[in-house]
Amino acid sequence: MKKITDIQGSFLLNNGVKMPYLGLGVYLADNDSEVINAVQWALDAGYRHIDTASIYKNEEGVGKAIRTAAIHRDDVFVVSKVWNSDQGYNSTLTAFEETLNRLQLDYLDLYLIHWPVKGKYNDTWKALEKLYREKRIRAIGVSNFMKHHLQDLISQSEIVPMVNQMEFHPRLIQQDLIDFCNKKNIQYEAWSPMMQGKIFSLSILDNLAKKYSKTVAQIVLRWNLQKGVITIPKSVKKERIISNANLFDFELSNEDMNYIDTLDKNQRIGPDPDNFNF
Ligand SMILES: NC(=O)C1=CN([C@@H]2O[C@H](COP(=O)(O)OP(=O)(O)OC[C@H]3O[C@@H](n4cnc5c(N)ncnc54)[C@H](OP(=O)(O)O)[C@@H]3O)[C@@H](O)[C@H]2O)C=CC1
Ligand SMILES: O=C1CO[C@H](CO)[C@@H](O)[C@@H]1O
Repeated sequence: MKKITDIQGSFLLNNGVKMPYLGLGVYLADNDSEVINAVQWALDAGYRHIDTASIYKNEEGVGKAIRTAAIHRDDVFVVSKVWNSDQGYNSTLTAFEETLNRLQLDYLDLYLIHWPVKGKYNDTWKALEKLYREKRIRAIGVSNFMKHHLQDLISQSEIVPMVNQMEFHPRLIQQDLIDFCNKKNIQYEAWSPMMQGKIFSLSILDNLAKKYSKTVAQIVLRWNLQKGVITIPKSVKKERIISNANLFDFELSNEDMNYIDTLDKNQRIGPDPDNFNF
């Protein structure tokens, strides 16, 4: 098991950059007091990693909260993503500048290709490689890339992605893809780790929550970390933001880790990367 120590602990990416293994997701948080408060509460609670995207339309609010926080910019790991309609070499370079402009920051910690748009993602990647070499971004990666997308990308590029952000929760594990990423030294990261709230209607996790005196969210998020998967639970509620990060005073046994693994049904709540249409 990778070492999981505290809220500000991190996993090491293939370029030596440390990425905090717990972050705050902000999909569906409004670009006003909602996202500003959420990010501020998270930073106050000790989170040091925020996951946004241009398509979330809240980069301004995220940037404002980070710039006004009582912590140094270098101590927060900021992630954004290039949206599908901006893919291609020149349009990605422009989209990146627009993202930085909305965030009002002068670099990103991680920039991801949001989805593997056919015929575009290899050129998009070349733009990310250029920005990375110019030190505008500390790490570059992809999201929603299946094994064949990664193989294709790697075969045509100089830099192996540092991260692959995928839908991941007890109903969708994709262990073959995780194994492939581990083999290639690509850090696996979970989106919708709580199935966008649907995890709470699965009573199968209630017994584990009782056994460890933790919430179902904490059990699932701790399972992410013990599997070596970075996780970015979203909430805009202060109590939940605090409680979702309370993961460092217990450890799931191997037996309970294996039990959660058995809940996999290869069941998506989001689009299939091989068949999306945005
Ligand atoms: N790369 C990609 O394609 C994608 C990336 N993402 C990223 O991943 C992040 C997380 O995924 P997301 O889809 O938001 O879903 P999550 O699995 O994080 O679930 C978020 C939902 O759960 C609720 N919730 C949060 N904590 C609790 C709790 N302790 N008890 C009960 N309910 C809770 C939230 O409501 P409330 O806010 O009211 O607390 C919200 O409705 C996103 O925000 C985004 O940053 C997401 C989708 C796709
Ligand atoms: O990050 C995201 C949030 O959810 C959206 C709707 O499913 C996706 O398009 C996107 O990948």
